[in-house]
Amino acid sequence: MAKKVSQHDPSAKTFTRQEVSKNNSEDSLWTIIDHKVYDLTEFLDAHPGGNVVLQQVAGQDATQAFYNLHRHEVLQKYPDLCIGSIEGEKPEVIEVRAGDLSQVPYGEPLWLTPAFKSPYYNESHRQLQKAVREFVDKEVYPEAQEKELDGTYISQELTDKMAANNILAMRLGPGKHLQGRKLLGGVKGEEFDYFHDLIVAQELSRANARGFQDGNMAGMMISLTAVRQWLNNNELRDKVTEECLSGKKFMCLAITEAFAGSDVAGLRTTAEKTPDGKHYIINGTKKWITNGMFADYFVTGCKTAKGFSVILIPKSDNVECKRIKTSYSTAAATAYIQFDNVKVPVNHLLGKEDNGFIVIMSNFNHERWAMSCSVIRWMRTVTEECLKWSNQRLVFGKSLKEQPVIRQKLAKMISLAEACQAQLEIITYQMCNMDYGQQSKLLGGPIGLLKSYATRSAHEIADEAVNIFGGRGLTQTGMGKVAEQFHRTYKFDAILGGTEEILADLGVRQAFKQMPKAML
Ligand code: HEM
Repeated sequence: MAKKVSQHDPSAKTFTRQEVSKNNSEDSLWTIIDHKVYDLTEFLDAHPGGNVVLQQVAGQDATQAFYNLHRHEVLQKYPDLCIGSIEGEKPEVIEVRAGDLSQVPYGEPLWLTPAFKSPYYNESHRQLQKAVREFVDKEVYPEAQEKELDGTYISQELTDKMAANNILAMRLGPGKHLQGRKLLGGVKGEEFDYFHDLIVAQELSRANARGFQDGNMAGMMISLTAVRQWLNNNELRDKVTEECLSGKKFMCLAITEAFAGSDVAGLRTTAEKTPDGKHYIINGTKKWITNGMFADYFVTGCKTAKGFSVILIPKSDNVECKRIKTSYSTAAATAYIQFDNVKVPVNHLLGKEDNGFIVIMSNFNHERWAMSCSVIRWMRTVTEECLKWSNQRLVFGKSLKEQPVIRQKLAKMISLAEACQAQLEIITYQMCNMDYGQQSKLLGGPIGLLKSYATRSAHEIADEAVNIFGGRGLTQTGMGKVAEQFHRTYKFDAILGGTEEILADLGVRQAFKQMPKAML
């Protein structure tokens, strides 16, 4: 089928401002935005802001009014309205293309800012960043935005693309599962370290869709790692790994219950051995299970004879999932789950029976660190949104950035985002230079403090961002939509994977454990 060709080539035609001014009625209504000419005659009835406002700027330059009310992406959505440009003038607003770095100061971490140096990142990291940025802009962002709004789950098509590009495999962090895999940007699986891991986490969160972000395999990320480390049956472990990393099956972590959250001693889901000792029979419920709605495997915390155990439960008719609506999108597939006499072979046990605590603890550091990567990137994005808005918004006849109170807010936001990124990078550097045992022993406290400081900072940034955007910061579409979403959802990072208070306390308790007899 022939491709539909636009009737005009906007870059080719030019008009004088005088010509434009003559098209000032509803029979022919033109306007100028950023030195380009738009014919809005046919758009009058379709314009979401109504026809009256367009008639008020008929034949005139509406650049200032337009950018006070719309995001630049609105123009990219309606390319056919543009019929040319003004003779001798050039557009000034930057057209951001897939893969581009932001040119806004502090819009990127310093290592991605030209002229700034970093000791942590090498060429391999830079190649991966470039390739993942382009993939996210082209493939993830459009679907993420759509799903965040309609609340449906990630598509199989996008999952397949992520699997084919080994993005699913990269989500687990460095390890044997990456050996022999060729990653985006030509990076070899063997090269992949925690800075590559940080890059993937931060770039993926640029899809600016917090519910979808968790719907995009957060469950697998925090459970398949445990399966790989602790499932005693190697054949089953490899089969499940392959199914999940190829995007054919989905996995989630099922620990929390309505009865108990972080205190696993209070869990009521039971796993009783059958008299022949070959199976477990599982009964109980789980709550707030991310990806539970579409999961094929549930890595589940259960009470066994003398303690707590973790068991891999495949989906069956005896596993019932109900959707939970939370403050972010149902695209996260958050579920309430009931296990009703579910029969599972004993070789589905992770680690040793009654010794499940160490199994769930083992992934906490990586999970909390990965959540810090994402929330810190979100803080930067929101800060960039505020910098842009303060630059373009006119109020009381002045640009917002001319108000000292706004500049104070921006200073605070920038400083918090930069401080958190710096803390993240120094901890990531330690992870790169410690084996698993050292990380478990030495980094639980620092990572706990990192996450709790990051989400406290996110709280401050979200608060300031909404005040800067005003009513737009409370509106789910339009200029303030990123600030609005962040303000509504940053708490997920403050609660999930260990609350702000528990993690801050962990950091201090660990410090006291190592306290010498130092006296004042
Ligand atoms: C190419 C030209 C234009 C297009 C494609 C366009 C498109 C849109 C869209 C999609 C919205 C919905 C809100 C959003 O997504 O941001 C909107 C809202 C609006 N537009 Fe336009 N628009 C154009 C020009 C203008 C101009 C020139 C004015 C007036 C000076 C204007 C005034 C408004 C107003 C007042 C709203 C409602 C804003 C709000 O709810 O805060 N638009 N427009």
